[in-house]
Amino acid sequence: MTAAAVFDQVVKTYPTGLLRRGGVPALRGVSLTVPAGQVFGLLGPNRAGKTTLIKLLLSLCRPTSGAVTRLGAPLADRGTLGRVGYMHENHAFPRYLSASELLRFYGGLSGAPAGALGGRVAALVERVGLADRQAEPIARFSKGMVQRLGLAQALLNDPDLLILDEPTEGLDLFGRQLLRAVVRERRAAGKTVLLVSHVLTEVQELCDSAAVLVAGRVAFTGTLAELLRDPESGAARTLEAALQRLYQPEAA
Ligand SMILES: Nc1ncnc2c1ncn2[C@@H]1O[C@H](COP(=O)(O)OP(=O)(O)OP(=O)(O)O)[C@@H](O)[C@H]1O
Repeated sequence: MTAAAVFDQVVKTYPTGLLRRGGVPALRGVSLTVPAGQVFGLLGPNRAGKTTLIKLLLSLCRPTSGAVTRLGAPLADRGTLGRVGYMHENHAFPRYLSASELLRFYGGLSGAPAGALGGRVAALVERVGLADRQAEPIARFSKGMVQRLGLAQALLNDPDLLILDEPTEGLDLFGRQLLRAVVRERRAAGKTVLLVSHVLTEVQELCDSAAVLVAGRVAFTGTLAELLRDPESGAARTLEAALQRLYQPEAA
């Protein structure tokens, strides 16, 4: 398989109004490919449509028109959802559960065999640095600890496609180092990571390729090296300069 996800002319309009006749256009004909085995950055200013694109990949909504392929199959094939992991910036886990209880619960939901689950949970709490706190209720966790738990939850099924939505929000220096290490491990294992982030150093350090969405359209898609090259002069540019140009083409 060469693509973890393919978006082909995808339009998504959210219906609005009492009779649902109005509509908010979120994606306006998006075509892009997330190559398998890479770290792929999804960038764009607020309201660009990044979350909508992720919701489509997670089968949380359907395209108004166009087609999406997830891990080689159309979205309607729900079987591929079990091979996706998802970590987002604001987890709201049941606060009365302990970290290991929560992971066993989610692991059970994801269909992991009960025999293998204990070992997997133990390895994951160790990997995210929560082994010594795994028996405590989540209510006592700091935001960074909840983020670490969110990462462990997203890795439970050893996903072929890991979606990280602003994953370093709330993480301290060590948490950020951990996240970067995990992303590199996934790539080394041949897995795909889709990273949504506004932290440019992180994007530059981790991503092999990227797409930039602006107002529901693809403003750029290609390798990071291509993104960092000025298309007119061919000279190297910073990621910030590249994005500034793409986000506000009229001001460039
Ligand atoms: N459920 C919804 N109903 C109506 N409009 C929506 C809904 N979800 C998103 N939108 C609109 O769709 C557009 C794209 O939103 P989306 O959340 O996908 O962007 P985003 O790039 O993730 O933004 P941000 O960086 O601010 O999180 C925005 O105009 C937003 O207001």
